[in-house]
Amino acid sequence: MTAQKLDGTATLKTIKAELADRVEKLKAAGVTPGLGTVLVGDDPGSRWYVNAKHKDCAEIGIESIRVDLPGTSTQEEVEAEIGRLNADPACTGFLVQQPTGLDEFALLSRVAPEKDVDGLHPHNLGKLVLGEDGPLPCTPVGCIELLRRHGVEINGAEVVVVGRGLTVGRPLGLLLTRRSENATVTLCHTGTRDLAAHTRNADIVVAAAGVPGIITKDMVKPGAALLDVGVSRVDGKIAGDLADDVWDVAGWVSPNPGGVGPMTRAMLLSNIVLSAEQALERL
Ligand SMILES: Nc1nc2c(c(=O)[nH]1)N[C@@H](CN(C=O)c1ccc(C(=O)N[C@@H](CCC(=O)O)C(=O)O)cc1)CN2
Repeated sequence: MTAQKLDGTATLKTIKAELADRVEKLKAAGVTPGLGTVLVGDDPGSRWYVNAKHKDCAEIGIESIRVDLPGTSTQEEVEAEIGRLNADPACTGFLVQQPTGLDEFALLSRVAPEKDVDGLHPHNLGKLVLGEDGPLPCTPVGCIELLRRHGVEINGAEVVVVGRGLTVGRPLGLLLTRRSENATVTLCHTGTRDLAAHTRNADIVVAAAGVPGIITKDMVKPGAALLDVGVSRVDGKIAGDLADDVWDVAGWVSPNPGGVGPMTRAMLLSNIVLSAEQALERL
């Protein structure tokens, strides 16, 4: 058996086309969505992500405000830029590209919650815990959207999430256990004694450990859906958490690259449009 591809690149394209219509309506109503980004330092990966985000925005008519700061920037300097973006009416939503090497919780806390298009502000994470509406973190909601748009059943599924990080594992557990998703979630991490015992029972595995090839064929239930969120660099190339042989057993696999990464960008665009629509309602 060869698994079917959970194609993030194609899904990003579809979502862009859907959002372009909403951007046009916003502009006609007098609000131009504008994405602000704060990039600290010159990490080539982070620069690539920020460039890609602005390119996506340009394609669907969203304006860009770019703040690129040297790696020597202090916490206070970055916080001052965040303050400027909070006050800038042309910037309807913004994010601080991670990692910054600074106190990221403090940086995130400075972002005005209504401009938090990453959905990572403590206020918005609190809303997620409470089940209230708010911007959702892009990678976790991108995983769910990728499954949905490929017809993978989430309702009632046994899901194993590998990794308990704040940007993926933890919020994903919260999202999947909402009534609207209705999955049963096991959150595995470095303290999990027998990872394979959990993954072998799972209908869906989301691997966000950042350990290349940690999920192998023998750990997968036949027909399961596997999402690869891990990003490591091996010999200059992206290496995901899924070993190549999982394609022989699984029913669905998200490739890496080409799976969850583009979905992170799609959900960012969706959050930008939503925050501009909410800004219009407040006018
Ligand atoms: N403020 C944030 N920082 C970071 C986030 C985030 O959601 N918000 N997530 C990651 C990086 N990230 C977005 O910023 C991101 C990761 C991957 C991709 C992507 O499209 N990847 C491509 C391959 C890219 C390559 O060749 O290097 C793919 O998977 O096909 C986009 C965005 C950490 N920081």
